[in-house]
Parts: sequence; C-alpha cells; structure tokens
Amino acid sequence: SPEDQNIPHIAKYFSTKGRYEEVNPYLIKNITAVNSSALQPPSPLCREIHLTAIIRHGTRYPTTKNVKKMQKLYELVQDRVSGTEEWLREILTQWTMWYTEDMDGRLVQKGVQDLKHLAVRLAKLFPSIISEEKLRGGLIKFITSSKHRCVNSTLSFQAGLAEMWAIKDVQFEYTVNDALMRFFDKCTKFIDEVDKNPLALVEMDKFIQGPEMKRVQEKIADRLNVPYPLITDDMVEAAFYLCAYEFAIKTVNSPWCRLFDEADAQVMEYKLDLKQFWKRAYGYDINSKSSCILFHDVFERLDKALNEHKSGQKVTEAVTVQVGHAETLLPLFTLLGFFKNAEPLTSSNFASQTRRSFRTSRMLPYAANFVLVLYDCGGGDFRLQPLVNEQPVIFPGLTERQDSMPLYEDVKRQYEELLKGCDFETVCELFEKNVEV
Ligand SMILES: O=P(O)(O)O[C@H]1[C@H](OP(=O)(O)O)[C@@H](OP(=O)(O)O)[C@H](O)[C@@H](O)[C@H]1OP(=O)(O)O
Repeated sequence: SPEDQNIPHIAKYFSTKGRYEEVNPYLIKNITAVNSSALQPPSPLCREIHLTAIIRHGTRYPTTKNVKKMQKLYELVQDRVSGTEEWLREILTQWTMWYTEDMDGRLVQKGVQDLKHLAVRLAKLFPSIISEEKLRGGLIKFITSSKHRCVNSTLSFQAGLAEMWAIKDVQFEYTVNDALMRFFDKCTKFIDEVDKNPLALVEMDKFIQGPEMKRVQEKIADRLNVPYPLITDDMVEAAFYLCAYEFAIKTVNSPWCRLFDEADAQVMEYKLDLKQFWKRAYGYDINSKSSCILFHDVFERLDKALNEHKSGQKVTEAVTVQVGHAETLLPLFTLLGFFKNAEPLTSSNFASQTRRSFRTSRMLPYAANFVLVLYDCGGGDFRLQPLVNEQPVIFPGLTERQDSMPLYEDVKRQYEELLKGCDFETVCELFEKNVEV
C-alpha cells in the first residue's frame, strides 16, 4: 500500500505538482516498465510513419513566488506553534527550510531522471521509429521552450537515448521555439482577457473564500493550535506545496503532509483545478484558441510525413520531441476536446464534481506527455493513435466508429473547422485593434 512505500496519503491530489508515478503506479516498482498491450495497433501490418511527443518538463523546484509563501509559513510555525505530537516536533526541531528563491522553478535531479526514463519507455514502446538508426540519420528532431527547466529536460531526454544505446559520438541538437512552446506569451487576446485580467479567476477566488476552504483552514489551524486568522489560504497552499515538493523532489513523506487529511487534499486539488480550468482550459474560449499555432504545427508535420511516405521518399522528420509546460499541454488538450467535463468547474459545485474528468493530477504531472503516432496499416489505411501519459485516449466524437486508433482522415474530418480556421494571428488579435480616434 502507499503507506508501505512511504507515499504521502494525499499524493494523488497534488495537481500539477504531482509525481508522474502516481499517474502510472506500475512505474514505482519498475521505472522503465511499459504498458504495450494497451497500445497494440489494429493489425500487425501497421508500421509507424511519424511520432510527435509534446512533453512537460520534469520535476522542478518551486517558483520564487511559492518559495516566499513557504518561508512565511515556516516562520509562522516556528514563532507561534508548540506541541508534543511527533510530526509537529519533527517540523519544529528537525525539518529545516531549505528552499531558496534562486531555485525559481529549475529542474531537479529527479526531473532529469523523469525525462531520461520517459525516453527509454517511449523507445521501448515504439522501437522501429525511436531508434538509434533514426537518431544517427538526423530524423529525430527536438524543439524546446527557452525556460531552463525545459532546455535541461530536452538534454535529459537526449541523454536517456544516448545511454540506452551507449552512444558517445552523436552531437545532439535542439531548437528553441517559444512561439510554439510558449504561445500563451504571444497571444495578445489571452494576455489581455485572461492572464492579466484579475477577474478571470473569479471562480477560484470565490472558492478560496467559500465554506470548503474555510473549513480546511480551520482544521489546519486547530492541528497547529494557532488562531484561525493566521492560517490564510496562502498559508494552506504553502503547506500543501511543501508536502508535494518534499515528495516529488526528495521522495520523502514529510511531516507537512500530516496537516491535511484526504478531504482537505480534495479541496486543495479542486482549487488548483479551478485555476487551470479557468486560466488554461475550458473556462474561456481564448485559452484553447491560443494553442492554434501548436495545433497547426502538429498537423502540418503529420501531413508532411504522410506525403513523403506516400511518395516513397524518406520521412525527413520521423520523430519530433517538443518540451514545454503544463500551460503548453492543457490549452491543446482543451482545443482537442480531451478531459471535457460534463459541467464547468465553479466555486459552488465542488460537491458534485468528485468524479470529474477534468483532473490536473491525472493530466499534468511532471513529465506529462501527449504522443501522436501515425501508422501505415497497408492498403491506404493510415491511422493516428493519441496517448496521454503513455495511455491511449479517444479523440472525442470518434468513439462510436473506431477503436482507440482512428483513421487519420477521420481525425482530420473531426477537426476540420479548426484545421481550416483557428488562425493564431486572428484569434489572438495580434493586429492592433482599431483604435477610435
Ligand atoms: O504556482 P506556480 O508558480 O508553480 O505556477 C507556475 C506554473 O506551475 P504549475 O501551476 O503548472 O504547477 C508553471 O508551469 P510549469 O508547467 O512550467 O511548471 C508556470 O511556468 C509558472 O509561470 C507558474 O504559473 P502561474 O500560472 O504563472 O502561477
């Protein structure tokens, strides 16, 4: 059981601060295990033509913003808390605040391992296309966000392949492309209407002020035996993140986790899902439309590979590995209609959302990944298989006619409107708005 493996009882509720292994627990015993049975193509005739993997960076340090909150909580506890419980004594006398502001979201050693192991697993799943031959032939391309955690994750993925094939003589390259991997920084309409709009996250703000979060704050204040006003929502979040980061970075079940019971963690997870739902996903149409540039880039690459294949040419880009952020993946998942919830997540429907499909703890752990594999199954039968975190997913709307590997043409028909439209410059209003003079 999780307790035996020293896993915090609340580890599956860590949202985008969660370990990849909690999404695929079979990896805890064997980090390079693969679930190939679930990925069988419809027939042994199928051959991979192209694979694109869009990957979130690996495990990282907290951002400066959150280190400051953790520091404030640590000082509050040191100054105001006393108690005899063993876990409290551990916080007061043994645990030291070791996070510093200059860590600012950098990749940690576990994050290097996350990407190395993901590279090995994907190569095991798709050996004919993620191969030493293709790598040496320059047919595997790497694109990354400029952020250090993404560049270092790209280097780690490459190192995973090099170590697996005992390669020492290949000069790996990558291209930094923030237009693709950090499109949210370039989409004026998103920046104006969501990112910089203080009212955009009103549902999260209302939930934070609501009864469920208030109860969590009171329970934590009671456990620390301090007055309720001291335990603000920021302090609760800092404690939750301390538990999450101690586990993700050091794989320890830290005493900070004892401040939460499972019900408290479910409230925290919902608050974080509200942030992502409204800032990056189904809350506002522009959130998903801001990923149009990445959406078109993916399908242009698939079409190019298919056309080269059909004309008997070598596929010049057999594999593309693109490393970005949780906020690179989530808008694209939303544009494709993945994890769409029956009801929007709001400040007032937490109780009815316990079985929601929009759950960032399952979608967006560190090293989360979206993989598209294009197959030639013979006789003009071309199929496209989507995977999220190494598990097959179904393109919405194609379920009734196909198994999880639909015909490529059916997928393109399903997304026809987006393929024809979804023009990044138009949806993001990059041109100057007509200013009334
Ligand atoms: O709450 P923090 O500061 O950690 O939020 C980060 C984002 O982390 P996430 O919310 O996704 O866990 C970080 O995304 P990442 O995928 O790069 O980790 C993002 O780059 C950073 O700007 C912060 O996002 P925010 O929405 O500006 O808080």
